[in-house]
Amino acid sequence: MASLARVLLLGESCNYHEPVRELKKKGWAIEPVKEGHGLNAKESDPSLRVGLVILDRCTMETLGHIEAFMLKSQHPWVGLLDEEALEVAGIRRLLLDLCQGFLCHPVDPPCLELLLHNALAVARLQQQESEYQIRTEAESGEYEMVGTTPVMWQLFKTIRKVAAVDATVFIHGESGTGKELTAQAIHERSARASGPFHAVNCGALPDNLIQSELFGHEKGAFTGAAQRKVGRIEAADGGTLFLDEIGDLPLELQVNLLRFLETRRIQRVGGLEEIAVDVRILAATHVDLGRAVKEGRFREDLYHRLNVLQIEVPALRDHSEDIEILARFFFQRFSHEKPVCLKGFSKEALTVMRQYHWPGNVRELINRVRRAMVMCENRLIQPEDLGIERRRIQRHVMTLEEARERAEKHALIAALGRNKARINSAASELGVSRVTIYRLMEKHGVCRESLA
Ligand SMILES: Nc1ncnc2c1ncn2[C@@H]1O[C@H](COP(=O)(O)OP(=O)(O)OP(=O)(O)O)[C@@H](O)[C@H]1O
Repeated sequence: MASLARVLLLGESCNYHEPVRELKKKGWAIEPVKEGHGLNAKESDPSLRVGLVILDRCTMETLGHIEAFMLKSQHPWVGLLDEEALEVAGIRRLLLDLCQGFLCHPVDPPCLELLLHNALAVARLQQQESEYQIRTEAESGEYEMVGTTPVMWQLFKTIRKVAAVDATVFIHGESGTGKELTAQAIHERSARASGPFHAVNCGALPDNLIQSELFGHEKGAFTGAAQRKVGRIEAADGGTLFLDEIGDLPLELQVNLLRFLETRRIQRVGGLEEIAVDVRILAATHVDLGRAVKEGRFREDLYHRLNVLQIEVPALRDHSEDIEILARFFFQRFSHEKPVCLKGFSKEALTVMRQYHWPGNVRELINRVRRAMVMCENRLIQPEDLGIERRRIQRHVMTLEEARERAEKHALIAALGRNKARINSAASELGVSRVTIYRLMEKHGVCRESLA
């Protein structure tokens, strides 16, 4: 196995001629790095390599070159140096940050070989890890939606099911959980995939603009309407329209939307013509729309019209086992912006991320990872780079009540899933009545159609 291993040798000193000769005898292929040696040709060669760097009598300038070379190469390194070199702060830092191990002169060849074998094992692990990451990305590439937990599988399954039909879907979930991503995924899997996908945030538009934004207007319909404008509903003809924050739609527009859903025709503001539009509506909200109906802020008839199929997108804290894989996914996505020396997350950072409450869900995770990638001055992201105060973590440790609620919901979904959404079977499996199952489904927003 050793005969396949290649060692890049960076630097020169007669102190190490003998141990290097020994390595060659044992079958290691030594490749001295020449002055001005380009890295690019080497990097395109996928064979495994480790690096051996000689740090004796380095000036600050050569140290700078060596460091730059090591940072660009993705290989694990072993350092060789005399005791004196250890007094130089820059060399100590380089050993700590960029080397798997080091030996001081006089070097014992078997020890050196052991360190190189260790570095080779790390190189292999790095290779497997990057293959794994590419695979994970490819697997999740279907919608660029990452998740490996049962709640996320359930979500993917529901997406596939609702994509196969053309009914209106109501997507529920906290802010930043991935509702728009879910809507896109439904569109991409549906028969409308080749048509347009438009998203409108009903909460972000002023009341006086939203009507013309959705329905369009004719030239001269109102002051400032200098041109005819095609609304988003019409623009999505043949495709899908995602109405985010539907709960913020003013009451008078709710009537217009309902009329459109019933007739599949629209009228531009200031227009007389009725235009037939073929568009699938997906709607989302992070507020309790049932309550908004009770309080008279949302029309009940529109609510039922939209609520044909439902999807619940889980909060990040409800699938915390996905946090690490998501964090690595975004790390990879922004890797072109990161400093070369940054390699990933420290154990402590991963622990802190798992314990944090994530009120802003996946969107907050993206922002924190991105921030950490800029702020980090080490090889691995530390908790402080993420800007999560420990104080906030402790305050959000799950209460017993929350843990019970979560376990209850998981057990319910799992039992319904196993029993193809048959209420009787799920009830007898869980040892409760049918009424209890219905009550729990209502309480946790679990919808039967999506589980069948
Ligand atoms: N499971 C996931 N895998 C990968 N990226 C995700 C996932 N969930 C969410 N995201 C990303 O998180 C960000 C927020 O998602 P999205 O905009 O879909 O959330 P939202 O629930 O619609 O938010 P809001 O309620 O604020 O409109 C997006 O960049 C999205 O791509």
